[in-house]
Amino acid sequence: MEAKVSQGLQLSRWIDQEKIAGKPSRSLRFFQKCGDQRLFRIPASCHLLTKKGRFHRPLVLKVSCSSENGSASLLEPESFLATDDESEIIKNKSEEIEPYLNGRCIYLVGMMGSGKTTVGKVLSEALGYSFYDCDTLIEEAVGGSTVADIFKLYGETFFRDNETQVLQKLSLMHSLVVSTGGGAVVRPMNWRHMQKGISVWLDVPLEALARRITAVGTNSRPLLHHESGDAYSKTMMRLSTLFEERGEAYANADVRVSLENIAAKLGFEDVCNLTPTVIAIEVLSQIVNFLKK
Ligand SMILES: Nc1ncnc2c1ncn2[C@@H]1O[C@H](COP(=O)(O)OP(=O)(O)OP(=O)(O)O)[C@@H](O)[C@H]1O
Ligand SMILES: O=C(O)C1=C[C@@H](O)[C@@H](O)[C@H](O)C1
Repeated sequence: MEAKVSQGLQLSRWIDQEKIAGKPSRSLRFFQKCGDQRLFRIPASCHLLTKKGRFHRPLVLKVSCSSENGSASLLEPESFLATDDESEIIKNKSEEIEPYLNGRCIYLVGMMGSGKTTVGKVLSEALGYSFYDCDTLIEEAVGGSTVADIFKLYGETFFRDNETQVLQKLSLMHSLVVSTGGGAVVRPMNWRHMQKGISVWLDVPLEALARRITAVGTNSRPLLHHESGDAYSKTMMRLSTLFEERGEAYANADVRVSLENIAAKLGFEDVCNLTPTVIAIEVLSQIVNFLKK
């Protein structure tokens, strides 16, 4: 099954913290038996605590469908939109970081599907930076072929050479957020280019990556692509192998943003409840801490 059930409900009401005070996990749970006898768990996003006080998040109900293969769980696109509170916080964080960052580029590194593109766009907008996706630049450099075709027609080494060239060009520029390819971290030369700016590792649990990637399919990701078999398990297996090879390389980044840590801090059980804006806010906070050292 290439794409699994993923369904979301966005309720336009706000949770008041007092109404859930005393709930140990700060999350609401609803259980419901479905027609096909699978249990759907619906977590509810609640409030976030900040130095300035607390702010409320809209109640986002998301249906995750559990099955023997893991559970499909993606935020609906409308859940990617920032709330007013999130927008204010990211604006304040961006203003705080500006003098420290001083136009230095931000390079997002991480496994395929870790959200480098999605979070990168939010960051670039908040900072007034330009956004570049290395994969897209490589595709353009190779005359519009897709990453999958470049791998098929010319091989991985050709792709990696182009990736290094693209990073080299980007390293001469300022005020960019760059979403790097998942494998850019394996070449030491690429790090030399990225060291001109700040590198940030988006560390996302493999099972969450497998769920995201399974939901959209593996056609555009040649290193994960498979023709047959259970999509989730195959993707999970390949991601695990890649991560064993690359885990240490990702850890070279200046800053590590762990979605598990953010979820634990905010009282969410599932990292899939974290919106790109919440993740981007954490990225900025961690960069400020790094630059203030
Ligand atoms: N915070 C999030 N919550 C849920 N889904 C997300 C989140 N961020 C990204 N996604 C989804 O995960 C998938 C991969 O995201 P994205 O393309 O941003 O990752 P990437 O790191 O740039 O991937 P790649 O390196 O493979 O290009 C997309 O379908 C995107 O919508
Ligand atoms: O993890 C990887 O090696 C890759 C990730 C993608 O972003 C692309 O750069 C390409 O599919 C290779």
